[in-house]
Amino acid sequence: MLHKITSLTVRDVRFPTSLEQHGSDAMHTDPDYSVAYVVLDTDCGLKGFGLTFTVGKGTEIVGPRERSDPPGHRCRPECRVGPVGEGRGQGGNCLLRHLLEHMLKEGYPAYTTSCAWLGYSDQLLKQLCTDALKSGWTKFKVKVGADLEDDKRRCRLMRQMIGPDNTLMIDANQRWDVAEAISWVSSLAEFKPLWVEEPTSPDDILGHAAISKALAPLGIGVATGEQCHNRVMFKQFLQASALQFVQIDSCRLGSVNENLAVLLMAHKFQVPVCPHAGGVGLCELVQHLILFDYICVSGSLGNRMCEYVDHLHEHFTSPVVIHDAHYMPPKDPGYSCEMLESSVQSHQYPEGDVWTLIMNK
Ligand SMILES: C[C@H](O)[C@@H](O)[C@@H](O)[C@H](O)C(=O)O
Ligand SMILES: [Mg+2]
Repeated sequence: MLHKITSLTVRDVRFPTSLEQHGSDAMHTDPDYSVAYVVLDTDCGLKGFGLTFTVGKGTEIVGPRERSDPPGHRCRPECRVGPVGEGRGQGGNCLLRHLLEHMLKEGYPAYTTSCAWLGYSDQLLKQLCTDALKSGWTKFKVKVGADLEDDKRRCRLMRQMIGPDNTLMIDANQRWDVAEAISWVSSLAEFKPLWVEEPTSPDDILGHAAISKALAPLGIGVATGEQCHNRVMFKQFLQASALQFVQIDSCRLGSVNENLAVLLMAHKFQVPVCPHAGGVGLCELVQHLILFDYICVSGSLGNRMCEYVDHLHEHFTSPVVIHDAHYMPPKDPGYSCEMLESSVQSHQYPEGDVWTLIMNK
């Protein structure tokens, strides 16, 4: 029986993360983590929830689009995916079961970004690293790109805190041009980062290829994708050997299907997928995609990990569960993006309590 969507609401929900510099980087110095939050009502009582992440003002752009886009606009017909795993033989089923059991027991490996936002003091960075190491974290990302001497000091501090064997990544959030990226990252090579993320304009595929080529002898890969908006861009990044780590973003790519296309292409090129997450709800969403990647596409954890950022999970009805620096598979049905109504109301912009209080200060 067909059911009808009876209403669609879009709400502008913002969290004042800039007050404590959470989420800050070389490009976004004062982000307020936010979402355009969509709820669909139907004539049978079912509800649908969806969100897209922005750093504040961006919600004014995506909010109206969510309201007015015809459904076909984002989900192009050729993106449709058939039932996965259909027609597999017994061997396939055993393998799937084994991979699923592995996930249920161990979870999917994660790294943390929330120790080293650009606006954090050295003291806070040290404290957060100490806490994270105690909770089992072994992979850490640090923001760079505003000032080279500052970066050297912070990377040195990070290395001292995490030791030589744990993994360090650096993220420049598009701050440099190609030549600058190569020389800046070469100066940070002594800290042995696994990757440099978004070294330059996220649309500059050949620029990323040049950076990848120059940094390969230093053992530093290029990671990008959080601003990559469709599968064709990813195809060209892969074809040009312009990245060594694919960072899909559950909201930047339009629809789950577009994300699946990228997972399949990355597998074909044998490039690991290490999704971008954090923001508001991105960890909740992307955990489904990494499980799909492991169980149905790559079957491998080699060089793979998913970003984790430790903010704002308490506003979701089914927040992610992290155990020993691993994402544990979600047990509730759905795509984990329903928010608590009380959180939505108090953070709605600009009329929610949280914002009226800030504005009247
Ligand atoms: C503004 C945001 O916090 C970004 O800095 C963040 O998404 C980042 O690039 C990341 O890789 O987590
Ligand atoms: Mg990033």
